[in-house]
Amino acid sequence: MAFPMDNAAGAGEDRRTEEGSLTIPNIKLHRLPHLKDYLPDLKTHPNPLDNNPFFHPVSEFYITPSDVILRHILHDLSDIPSPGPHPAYHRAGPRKWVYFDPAVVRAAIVTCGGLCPGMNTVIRELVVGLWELYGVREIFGIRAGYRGFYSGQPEALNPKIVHGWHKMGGTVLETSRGGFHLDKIVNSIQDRGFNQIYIVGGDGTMRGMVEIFNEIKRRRLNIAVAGIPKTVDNDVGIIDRSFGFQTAVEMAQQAINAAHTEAESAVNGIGLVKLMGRSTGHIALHATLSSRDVDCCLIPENDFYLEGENGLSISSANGLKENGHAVVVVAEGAGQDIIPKTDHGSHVQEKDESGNPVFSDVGGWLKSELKRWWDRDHPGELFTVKYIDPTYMIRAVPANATDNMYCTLLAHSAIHGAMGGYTGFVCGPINGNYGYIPVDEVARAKNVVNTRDHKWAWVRSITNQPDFQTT
Ligand SMILES: Nc1ncnc2c1ncn2[C@@H]1O[C@H](COP(=O)(O)OP(=O)(O)O)[C@@H](O)[C@H]1O
Ligand SMILES: O=P(O)(O)OC[C@H]1O[C@](O)(COP(=O)(O)O)[C@@H](O)[C@@H]1O
Ligand SMILES: [Mg+2]
Repeated sequence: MAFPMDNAAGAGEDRRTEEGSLTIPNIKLHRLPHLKDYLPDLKTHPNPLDNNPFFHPVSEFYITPSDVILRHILHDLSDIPSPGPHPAYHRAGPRKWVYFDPAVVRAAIVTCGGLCPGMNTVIRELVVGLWELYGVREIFGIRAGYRGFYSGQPEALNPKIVHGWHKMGGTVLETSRGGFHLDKIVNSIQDRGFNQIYIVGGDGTMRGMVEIFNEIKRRRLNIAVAGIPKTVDNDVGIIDRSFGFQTAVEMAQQAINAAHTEAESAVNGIGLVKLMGRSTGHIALHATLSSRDVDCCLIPENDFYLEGENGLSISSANGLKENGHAVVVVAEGAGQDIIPKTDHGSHVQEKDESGNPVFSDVGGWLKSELKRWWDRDHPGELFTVKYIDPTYMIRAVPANATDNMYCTLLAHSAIHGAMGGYTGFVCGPINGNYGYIPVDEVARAKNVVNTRDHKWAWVRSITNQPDFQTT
């Protein structure tokens, strides 16, 4: 099972055996940063799980550097030789030898960016996992995001304190945007003697984590930095999906159901629901597919327009004609280019404290545009648009059972990785298996809706909406 730790492409060519099976030796293992890269004299210790009464480590229990996950598991057998190299990542899980003596671990946990169902579960499971699995006793919560490293007092955490946190939405540690001052953050980490940093956050947070990791490496500090990807929008790439996403989609159903009922109960009624999704439409898409009451789903990845043969108004009119009502779901980042910005023509894009664009309310604008269109084309006829904006309701809830389990596995993966001396990594499921991904890759990777694949075609087939490609 020997497998080189660094980027390695197998020498053999991909080939099909006589039985017709495909061997894929051409694997490129994404190199994971490790503390011993710059601290070669670090000592190892037997994993405390060896003596944990709840575990009976058998030989396969521990994950070795040769255990990998292939990023792409779909291959075309007729494609010979199969193009390579095939990217692979280290599997997450406990290592036989760890690089920290649990007695000297001082762990810090921080949550950054917008809320997402399950943040409290991740914190809880980091605390309980460090405590119970490895016997770590010094665990601290950093208050209110990155700024909390230098502007507040860390809060000591233990399993008793975090006991019921998984039942609560939000983050008890609080979160914030902005406030990223690299030197202040790393100085404070150093001054307070933290040696394991667990960072829970989205794409912006991961970009910040890259800088923190690089600075810690530059200073040659014995500090492991682990990331846990958080994004209700599901916009982080490489991983299968982000925690809390399924909970948010489930919550969105309530808004769509209400919009449907309102629309159905009116004469020429349109139910309009705005869902989160700054630059990706995953929530809108999944909520649409699971609801089946939606007649049009608008997402940032697919431009749309109102008027003309294939415009939204005609599509809505068709829904009204056929069913007497229509339901439109719009992701908050959709249509930003066609919403008039100011009365004076010029416009400076508003930004939040992290530099993310602050959008115009596409739902409010659509509501007035649909009304204007109806009054113009159907004067005197009854019409109503009921606009529901459940924005924060779908993310400010506790995680559902599936997401709660998922959060636990993420937290445990992060702990095992940090204890094993890995650093600058993010953990997450890749094709159903938990792996470690270098944080700079995650910070670069995006997950947008592919409007050319089957899923988007499926949306169009159940909504019967236009593709908005022709006017
Ligand atoms: N390019 C960046 N470099 C350093 N820090 C960043 C960067 N982008 C965002 N951050 C910081 O990461 C934190 C969270 O970012 P934000 O975009 O608000 O949320 P999210 O991580 O959920 O996407 C904020 O404190 C922000 O200042
Ligand atoms: O009002 P806030 O808290 O800044 O959050 C709004 C944004 O947060 C999100 O829910 C998630 O954003 P992040 O993942 O970047 O934190 C977006 O969908 C939304 O645009
Ligand atoms: Mg973000």
